[in-house]
Amino acid sequence: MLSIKDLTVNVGDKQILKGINLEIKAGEIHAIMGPNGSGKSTLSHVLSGKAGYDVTGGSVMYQGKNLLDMMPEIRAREGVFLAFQYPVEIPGVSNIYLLKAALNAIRKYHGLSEVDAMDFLTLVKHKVKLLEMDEKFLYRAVNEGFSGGEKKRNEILQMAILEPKLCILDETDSGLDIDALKVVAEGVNSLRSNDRAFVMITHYQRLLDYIKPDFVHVLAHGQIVKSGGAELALELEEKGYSWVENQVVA
Ligand SMILES: Nc1ncnc2c1ncn2[C@@H]1O[C@H](COP(=O)(O)OP(=O)(O)OP(=O)(O)O)[C@@H](O)[C@H]1O
Repeated sequence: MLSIKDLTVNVGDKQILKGINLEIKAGEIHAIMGPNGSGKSTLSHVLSGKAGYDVTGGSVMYQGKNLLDMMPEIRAREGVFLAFQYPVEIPGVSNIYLLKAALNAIRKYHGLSEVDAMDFLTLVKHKVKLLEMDEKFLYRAVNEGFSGGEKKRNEILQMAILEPKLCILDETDSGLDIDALKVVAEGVNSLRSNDRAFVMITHYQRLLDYIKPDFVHVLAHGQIVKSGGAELALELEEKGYSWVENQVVA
């Protein structure tokens, strides 16, 4: 589904990603861990097409197409979804309006007609219930005045409605209390499928207690310095990052 080869990325004059290689197949969950400032968010932003990141080398193929050639909105319509570390507030635009517009944009891109208003309402209410959100959040402006945890839950709601193929979760667990973490994890687990892949950026093993990754990668100094299975996250929790991070000289 996603093949990243020797990806190098600069922000201004500074090289942030120094040759990332990652192969992600449909059905897999990959966790990316690593110390602060190692380049995790940079990687997720580059995949989503955020401006300000200069790809200086390497390639990113998504479902056989060059992802880096696609405009951010095309990436979204092709099924790439980024749940932001800091979800943006959109004053004046209701949550339900945004969800419907986003879903219809994807449907139109794939040659489908607009979703029926009643069907959409049924779908959205079902997902809201699943994520244990109050329906009133649907009618509030997107993320405006939402608590940190409510914003993260709202990101998962968007994901549940849009049903992307590649879901990138950037520190979705930060700011969540333990109950919210479980709800969010259940939301993610309910979306697990053989034709969908997840990249989860996280600092803590805690999230991985609820969402079992197939692979764990450690990003340090802009490179993946170690990869392993779910047990690697436990080892990191116990030993910290220094024992792996020094395997590559910055
Ligand atoms: N717009 C920018 N201008 C200057 N430096 C930047 C910019 N964006 C990222 N960087 C730098 O790139 C490095 C990697 O940042 P990034 O946010 O990707 O790290 P991270 O691994 O996600 O960190 P954290 O765990 O703290 O969220 C940092 O040193 C950061 O200061």
